Amino acid sequence: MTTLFKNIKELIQVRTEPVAFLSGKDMAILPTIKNAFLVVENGLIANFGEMAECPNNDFSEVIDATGKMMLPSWCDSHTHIVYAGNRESEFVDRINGLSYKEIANNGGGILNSAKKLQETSEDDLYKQSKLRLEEIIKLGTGAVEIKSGYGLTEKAELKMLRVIKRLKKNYPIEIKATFLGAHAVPANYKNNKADYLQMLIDDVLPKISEEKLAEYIDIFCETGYFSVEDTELILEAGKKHGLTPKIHVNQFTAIGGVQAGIKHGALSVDHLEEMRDEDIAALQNTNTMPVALPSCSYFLSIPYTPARKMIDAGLPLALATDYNPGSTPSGNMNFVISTACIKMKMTPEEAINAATINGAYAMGLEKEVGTISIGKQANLIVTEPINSYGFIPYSFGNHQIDFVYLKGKKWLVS
Ligand SMILES: N=CN[C@@H](CCC(=O)O)C(=O)O
Ligand SMILES: [Zn+2]
Repeated sequence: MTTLFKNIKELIQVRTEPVAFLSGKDMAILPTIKNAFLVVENGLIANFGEMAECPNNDFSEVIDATGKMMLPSWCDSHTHIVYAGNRESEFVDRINGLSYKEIANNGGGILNSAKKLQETSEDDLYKQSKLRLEEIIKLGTGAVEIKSGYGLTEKAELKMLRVIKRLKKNYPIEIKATFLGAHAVPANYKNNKADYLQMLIDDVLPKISEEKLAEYIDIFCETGYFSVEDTELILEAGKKHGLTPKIHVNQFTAIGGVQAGIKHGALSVDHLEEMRDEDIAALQNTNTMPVALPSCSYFLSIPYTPARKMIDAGLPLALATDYNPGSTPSGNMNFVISTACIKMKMTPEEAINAATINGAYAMGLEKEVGTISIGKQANLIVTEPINSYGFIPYSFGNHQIDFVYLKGKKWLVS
C-alpha cells in the first residue's frame, strides 16, 4: 500500500538527519518544505521533498493536499486518560473558593478518583478510557503516554495497567504505560505511608514486571504527598524491574525532586510550575527532558512553567496535556501549544518542536515518531487550509485539523 500526498502547501518538521531532542536556541528552528509531496509505504514515511521532484509511480492512493499543511502528529508524553467518572463537583467547589489542596485534604482529589475507579469494572473502565483515546486521536495526537495512579490498591492499579495494555493492542496509536502507584497515600494507609510504598514495591511491581504492564515508573514528589526520600526509594525499586523513571515534580513546591530525578536517570521531569535557579541549573547538560503542562496551569490557575527562562538557559522542553479528571480535564494538544505561546511566550516553532520531537523523546519514541523523516511512522496531521503554521497556535480553541493518519491509515472521524 503506497499513498502519495501531493501539493502540500507546507510540510512541517522535516528532518533528514536523526535528532533525539532539541534544546535552547535549536528549539527555534523548525525546518519545512513549501509546495511538497510525501510518500507513505506500508505505514511508514518512505519519501518526501519538493513537488518539482515528485515521483510518478503507480500509487495505490493519491491525496491532493492543496492549501493544507502537514506535520507529524502530536506526541503527548504525560496523560492519565484511564480513569472512572469525572470531578465536575470539585470544579464547582474551586469556583466557589476552595483550593485544589483543600479539596484533596477533605478526601476529594486523587482519592475521590481512586474510589470511583475501584468501584468500576475493568470492562467499564476500558469503555470510558477508549472514548478519551479516540477523542485525542481526532485532535491530532499520534503517540501518548498513559499513567496508572487512580487505583491505589494492588487490584485497582493492575486493573488500570491492563486497560492500558488493551488500548495498546486495539488501537494503532503508539502508547507507553507508566506505573504511578505512588500518586497519593490511600486513606487506609493515612498514617502509614512507608507501608504503602513497601506494598507497591513488594506486591505490585513484581506483577507489573511479570505481565509486562509498564515501561515507566512515576511518583508525585510533592509536599503533602511523597518526599524526595520516597521518590528515591520508588525509582530505585522501579529500575530493578526495568522501569525507567518519569516523575511528577515541582508542581506546587520545589523540594529537590528534580535533582532526585536526574540522579536516578529520569527520562523526564514533569510539571515544573515552581522552578528555582538551582533546578534549572541541575537540568543543564543532562538527558532528562523537562515537560511543561500548560493546560494544568490554566485549569488550576497556578503559575506556568517558566519556559522562556528554561529555553534561554539552553534547556530542552516538551509540552504535554496531563489529561486527567482533577487538574486537567482536557487532552487537546492544540490548546496546549496555543497556551504555551500565549502564556509562556514560546514561539510557534518552539511550541511545535516541544509538542512533537521533544514529546517523542520524553516517552522513548524519538526514533519512531515526532518528525517527518524517512522510516518513521506515518502518524500525520493534515490541516484545514491555513496561511501559515503559526495559525495553529494563534487560532486558539479552534479546530484546524482536516484529517489525521495513524501508521499511514486515515483515521475515520465519526
Ligand atoms: N499532580 C498530580 N497528579 C495529576 C492530577 C491528579 C488529580 O487531581 O486527579 C496531575 O499531574 O496534575
Ligand atoms: Zn500528571
